Amino acid sequence: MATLPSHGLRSLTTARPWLLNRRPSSTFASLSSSSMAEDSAEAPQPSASKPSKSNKSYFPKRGQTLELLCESLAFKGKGLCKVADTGFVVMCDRALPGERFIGRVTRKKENYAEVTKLKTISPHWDFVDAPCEYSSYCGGCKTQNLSYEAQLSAKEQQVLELVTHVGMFSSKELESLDIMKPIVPCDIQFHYRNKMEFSFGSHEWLPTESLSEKQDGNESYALGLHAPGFFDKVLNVNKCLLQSEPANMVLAAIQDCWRDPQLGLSAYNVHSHAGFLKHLMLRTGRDVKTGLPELMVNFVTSSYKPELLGPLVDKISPVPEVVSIMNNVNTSIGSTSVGEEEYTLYGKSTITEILRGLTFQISANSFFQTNTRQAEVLYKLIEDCAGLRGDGSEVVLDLFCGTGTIGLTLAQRVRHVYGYEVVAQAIADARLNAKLNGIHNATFVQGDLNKIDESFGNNFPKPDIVISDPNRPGMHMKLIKFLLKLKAPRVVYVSCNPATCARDLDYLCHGVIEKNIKGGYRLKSLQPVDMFPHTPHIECVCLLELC
Ligand SMILES: C[S@@+](CC[C@H](N)C(=O)[O-])C[C@H]1O[C@@H](n2cnc3c(N)ncnc32)[C@H](O)[C@@H]1O
Repeated sequence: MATLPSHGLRSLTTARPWLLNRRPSSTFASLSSSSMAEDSAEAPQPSASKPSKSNKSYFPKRGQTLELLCESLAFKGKGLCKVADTGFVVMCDRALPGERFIGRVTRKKENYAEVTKLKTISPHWDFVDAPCEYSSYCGGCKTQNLSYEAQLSAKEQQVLELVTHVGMFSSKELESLDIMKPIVPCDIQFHYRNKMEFSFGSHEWLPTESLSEKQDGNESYALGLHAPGFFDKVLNVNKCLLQSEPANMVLAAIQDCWRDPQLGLSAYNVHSHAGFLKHLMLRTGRDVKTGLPELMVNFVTSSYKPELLGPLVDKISPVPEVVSIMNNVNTSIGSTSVGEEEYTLYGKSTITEILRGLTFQISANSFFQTNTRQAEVLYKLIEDCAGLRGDGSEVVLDLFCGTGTIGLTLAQRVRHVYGYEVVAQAIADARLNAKLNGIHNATFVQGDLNKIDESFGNNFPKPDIVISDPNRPGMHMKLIKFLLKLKAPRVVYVSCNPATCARDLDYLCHGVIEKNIKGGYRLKSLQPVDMFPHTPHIECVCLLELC
């Protein structure tokens, strides 16, 4: 038997009143398991409750203003609101539970509408002052002025809604069998991100109330985060409370000088494709010997002109934590930060980080969990779910292994780890990380898990434990079918998208009737984890056991 996860952390909702007192109708009521496409692993989309008799004919017009009450947070952290007397559902970014406000309809969907908030009439229940000056319009944090406890309970409720309405598990079984665990909070709510990517913009985006401050020339260049939903609008940011203090020192030093016309630097324009500076990526790791922070600064530029970056390098290299300054050159017109060529401008080309006692080497473009501190907690939960015997006899299959971090942290206690991942560079990093930590019982293979065929599984022995950690679209039907045929005794499903997680749990446990596929697993535990406070993101660790 696998050990059920324990984390020894505070339980926020001991009584979980929402488990007993749930609303009868739900935003997720019409999310059906059939929303899974055979050929693409798409996320189930939000859709509003079916209009009741009284609201059947009601549909607001685009541009119409409405008085609304936000009931809860739903998909992507949007506020789920109802139009008074009609029950009609609208979704609104940055509307918070209990808030009464005036909104304008911006978009009509099949059976709900999207609105923009114009004016708050009365604030939400758990209002706190947001410490960040950009919080009301930055695309990064959306719920900074909702108390952290309220953020956690909203996330927990969202997972429960999805697992009941998409996953088709009854709230009764989730409760009576103690399947659904209380969300694990993040013990630090700021400065938790080890990686931030800022964009350079040729025109600073300003919220409507600040438009009078509009400037011209280099003064209008911006370096910061994108306005919500816009790839071409950059909000200038001098400090981000989610990243480390040394990273903020570097950001401030760059902001201090990069617009100086004498430096001849220009921001890349995503429309005209002219300009030099595209992105600034700041990654914080740790010196393995001293445990002190070490910083990588990565300039992504549209061409290779190191002489132009020289003054910036001179300005930031004296910051004691800066150990690496890189230049990724990306000549494509896309907005990706991965360059076709990479140059080291100062110091070393990688930084290090320690996770569950192992050392990981991180290059500018390698994937690494972005909240290191909470990744320790997450990986401990995964290990607890894996329920390893520890006698070195078991085989682990690590699907969507990235740079191999999960598998490698388990490798010392098992016979062999087999990791699969689509990104070739991540596989190279995984092999390097294995070597760096003296691990010889891990094999990492590059491959697309959406395109597996009958031969998948021929190259590794039947695993005792499968870890599956897909990105947001979840698992492809081909992989679901493979797992149901493989019949590994235990599957640990790690998810960063509770909607696709709920769908895949449904498939693995209940099968897919319309495709004549029988389920084969029992959900033993579902543990939400908050990796990213103030954002809508929710991580879940689920343990499934073969029936
Ligand atoms: C959420 S990350 C998990 C990474 C890793 N397990 C960790 O904890 O660091 C998901 C990984 O799945 C990989 N991936 C996405 N689609 C894939 C596919 N079709 N086949 C294989 N790997 C894929 C991504 O490149 C990414 O590394």
